Amino acid sequence: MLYSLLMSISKLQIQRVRNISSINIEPSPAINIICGENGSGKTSILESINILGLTRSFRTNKAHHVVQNDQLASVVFGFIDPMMQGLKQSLGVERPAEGEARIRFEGSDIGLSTLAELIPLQVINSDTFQLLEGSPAIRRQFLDWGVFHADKAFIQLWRGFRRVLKQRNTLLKCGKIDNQLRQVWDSEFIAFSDQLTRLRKEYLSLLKPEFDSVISQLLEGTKIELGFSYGWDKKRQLDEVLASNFERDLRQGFTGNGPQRADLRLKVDGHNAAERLSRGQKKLVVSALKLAQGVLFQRMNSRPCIYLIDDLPSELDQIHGELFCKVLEQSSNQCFITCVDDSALKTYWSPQTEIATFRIAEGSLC
Ligand SMILES: Nc1ncnc2c1ncn2[C@@H]1O[C@H](COP(=O)(O)OP(=O)(O)OP(=O)(O)O)[C@@H](O)[C@H]1O
Repeated sequence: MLYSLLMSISKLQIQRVRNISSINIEPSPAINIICGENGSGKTSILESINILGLTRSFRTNKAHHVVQNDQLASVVFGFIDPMMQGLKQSLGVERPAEGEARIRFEGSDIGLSTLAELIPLQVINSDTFQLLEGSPAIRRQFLDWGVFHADKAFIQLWRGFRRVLKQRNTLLKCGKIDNQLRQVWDSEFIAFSDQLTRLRKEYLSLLKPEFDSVISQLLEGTKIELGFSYGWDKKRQLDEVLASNFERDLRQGFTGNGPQRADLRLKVDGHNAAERLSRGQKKLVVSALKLAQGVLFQRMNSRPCIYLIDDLPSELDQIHGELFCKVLEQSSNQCFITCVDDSALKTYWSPQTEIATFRIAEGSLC
């Protein structure tokens, strides 16, 4: 694997993130292992990369928790090569404890959606279990990450749909909608719904074979079915569903059917996977979803993702830990992996894989 040709973060500077005052890292384009004791700052490094890619933490919505105590702002800076042209382009994110983040790319301010395209991030941590155990909103978010990166039309469609849904719900809530006005709003609602649902279905039909392939490597012999629920009974037309549920929507004050209720269904032997699988099996299934998304992203965009994997060894026995690492190293993703003790983990890779190990203690490299 010619990692040097692949998109990656080639330099990383982290300032004032949690217990990290200042750290400079030159990561490997392939596998980066970050190890240290509990509370040493491992996850804070992953969190910093997440800030670089999305301006926010994956642990909290409140920036003041991330910004180091008594400081005004965190800063994360890196060199990246988003279009894989062999360049080192500068990207910096300043995340103040209060207020908006500032994003600078090659000396110019850029917006959040441009940033999200520059660094396609995938996080695998204890929250990833929510893909199986959590609410449909989490699975929709997962699905829509893929659709966002697969189709440029998605973001406008999604914004348009949110606007119409909000308007319809406001009218329902204050009861200012009769059957005639409903039909006017529903025609726009249905037009957005059809297009959104078509994009989600198309994306899922591409994701399924990739997921099957990854899961067959990680959990041999376990057949996991991935299904899609539109957000309404797919045997019926949405206009008919909206019309027949209008009285109920009026009573509840919101729209009960539509793409805002879509969901992914994961089943094993015909049963809900969340109810049947062990903790370790769940970790492999949710990781397979994220890894499959990375494979598909790379196929569609000719560039890999960056994976942030918090505490890879937890829940996995040695055999499955090794299998997981094999899948990771076969991909051309840049991976940042944390663990408390790397003695087992460091034996899982083939000698050709470029591995960088960083040891951290009390917020500093050692
Ligand atoms: N705003 C803050 N300012 C300073 N220190 C903070 C702040 N928020 C958290 N901390 C400290 O920073 C450290 C963050 O550790 P982090 O969560 O990155 O640890 P970790 O190495 O991933 O640990 P574990 O193995 O337990 O998951 C902790 O010691 C925590 O108490």
